Amino acid sequence: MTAPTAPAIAPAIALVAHDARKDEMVAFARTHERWLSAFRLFATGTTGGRIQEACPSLDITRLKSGPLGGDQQIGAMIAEGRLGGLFFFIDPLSPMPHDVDVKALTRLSVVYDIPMALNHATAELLIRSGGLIHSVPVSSD
Ligand SMILES: O=C(CO)COP(=O)(O)O
Repeated sequence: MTAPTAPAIAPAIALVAHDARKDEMVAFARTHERWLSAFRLFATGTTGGRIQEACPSLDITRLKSGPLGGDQQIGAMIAEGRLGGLFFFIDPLSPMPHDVDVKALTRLSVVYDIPMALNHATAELLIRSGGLIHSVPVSSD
């Protein structure tokens, strides 16, 4: 069996966190800044701004804020085969005006069998698994 070859363009993953989980997402991104830098990074608006501020070395494409369509933009990327992993730190204790969008995004990750971490513990395991970097599709834009 031959070893997987590194993709020519960094594979793409998305980072999203609800407000109650943003500090945790920022800490996670700081801890794994180097690992994250191997990917093309996408994030919803506010999450992306927070991570970018804390991790200036990362090049993050910021989409719209979640309640304004950012979750749907990420869902569309998954449906188009442009995203290979989702780190989505959700807040299960607060009502969300865009709850249907959150559900749609997690649903599409399941439909397309995208590795998805919905909390910090799973995110750490996903990174430690070492499988993500070679399994994700290459973003074409
Ligand atoms: O609401 C979100 C995910 O559902 C995240 O959006 P922001 O990163 O813009 O806060």
